[in-house]
Amino acid sequence: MNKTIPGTRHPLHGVDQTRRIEQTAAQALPAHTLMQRAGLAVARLALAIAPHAQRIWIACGPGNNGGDGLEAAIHLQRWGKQVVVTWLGQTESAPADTVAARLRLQDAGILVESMPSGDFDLCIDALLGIGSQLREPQGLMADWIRQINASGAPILSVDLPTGLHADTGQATAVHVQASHTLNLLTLKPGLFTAQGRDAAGTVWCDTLGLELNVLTALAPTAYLNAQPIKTRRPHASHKGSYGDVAVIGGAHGMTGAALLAAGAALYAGTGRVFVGLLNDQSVTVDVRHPELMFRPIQSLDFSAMTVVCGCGGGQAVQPVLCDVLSSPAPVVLDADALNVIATDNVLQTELLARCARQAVTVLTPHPLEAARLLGQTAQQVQSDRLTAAQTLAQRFACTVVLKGSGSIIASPDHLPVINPTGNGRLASAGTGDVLAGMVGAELAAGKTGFEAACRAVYRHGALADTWPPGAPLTAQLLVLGGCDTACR
Ligand SMILES: NC(=O)C1=CN([C@@H]2O[C@H](COP(=O)(O)OP(=O)(O)OC[C@H]3O[C@@H](n4cnc5c(N)ncnc54)[C@H](OP(=O)(O)O)[C@@H]3O)[C@@H](O)[C@H]2O)[C@@H](O)CC1
Ligand SMILES: [K+]
Repeated sequence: MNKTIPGTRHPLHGVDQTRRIEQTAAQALPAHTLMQRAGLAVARLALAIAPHAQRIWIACGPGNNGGDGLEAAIHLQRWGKQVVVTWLGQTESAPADTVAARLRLQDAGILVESMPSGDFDLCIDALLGIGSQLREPQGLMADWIRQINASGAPILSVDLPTGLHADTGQATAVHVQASHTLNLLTLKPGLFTAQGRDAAGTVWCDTLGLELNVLTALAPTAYLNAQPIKTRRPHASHKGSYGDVAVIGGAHGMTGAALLAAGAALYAGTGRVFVGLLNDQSVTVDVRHPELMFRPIQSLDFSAMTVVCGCGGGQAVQPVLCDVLSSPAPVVLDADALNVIATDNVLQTELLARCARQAVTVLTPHPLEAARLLGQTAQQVQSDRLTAAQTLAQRFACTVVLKGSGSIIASPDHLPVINPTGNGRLASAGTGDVLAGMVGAELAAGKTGFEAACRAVYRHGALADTWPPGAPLTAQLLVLGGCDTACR
């Protein structure tokens, strides 16, 4: 059993692949073996996270997730714990593995209680796993979820926090808020995006003794984003070695957005950073960042630089977009550039044509911007973030960063990646502009669109994760903090 190691490119498998892996594995093993191993793994982790727990409530659901809980109870009782088992299943209708577990529980002399009573030192949530449907839990199931969450005890969820969907990270309104989740066989994507990160707590995985070839026979659904490798800057290098970035944005009243993106590109190591403001160009210097060079947009040579376009662009960005999209420059399109493209078929055609010219493009939408581009609602995007990001990447033949909890990086040529870094402290104005600038810096340094997006998104989130607790985190501070990670 392993804790997921931050920064490792773990493969993630959705429900379909997990079931196929399970079938292959089960065929090669004596009946009920996988569930028995799952129960043992749950019991072991329970002991590890709450070694002194005496009273343990194991809430078991009607399917095989519940069966895992019944198996775990047998071990925990054997190890001297007082187990309180509640079960929503029925012997007549439960799956075969679970019926076998129920009989073994009976043989071990453990009674199934109708209701949990008293206080607990640990709650084990074995109500629903990968068979969970996104219908709102009712009756006892809902009551027990609420009781588990209100118990004040550590909560160990078996395979998934009950109510969370394994593929999408969407959760029912009533769902378990686990302190630990033990994934069985495979890591599930839903734990790392949308509501998954808040519901799952610390994520563990036990592959139930399966051989690597069984686990790797199927391509995963996605990967977790890996920590980028730092690249050393040779002594014999100069500013030209790290490229030029031009930030186009900062319409009236939104100059700060362009400056944040430009500052982020600068601190992330770009050789030279230009700023083309869409307002009246009254700003000619940023005294905090005198390295930035302000230029009229029409004087910028897009063929020789990376362009970050749209940060605070308003509608004023529209006339510039055609030139940006028709240029061979690697381009990052953010915020208002995306909003304008969403309503302009000509620009959409230009955007799509870039791929045929092998011009690199990275889109960095938040869910609402992605929804506008897809002709959907933000809620639809959030209900399946992986699919939304992949659809967008296919539609415009480019790399997409769908921002939000567990940002998704998708491209037509790669399996999608879910980013594990970042936290709620990034939910403030301007942090998206900073990310766009960081992606631009990676492109200017010669990375592909997908690599640039993966590297920048990881670093952007990692900055927030390592931010001193209690210290304010604003977009501007994030730009300055970026200098710590800019050694490449
Ligand atoms: N895969 C593996 O390799 C291994 C899997 N193992 C374990 O098996 C788990 C998967 O088991 P599973 O397929 O029986 O599904 P599970 O999550 O128990 O739920 C199904 C039941 O719940 C019900 N139900 C669904 N949604 C509901 C809702 N919202 N509210 C209320 N009820 C709802 C549903 O009813 P239905 O929708 O059919 O009416 C059905 O009765 C997996 O997560 C892992 O823990 C390990 O033992 C070994 C290796
Ligand atoms: K569960």
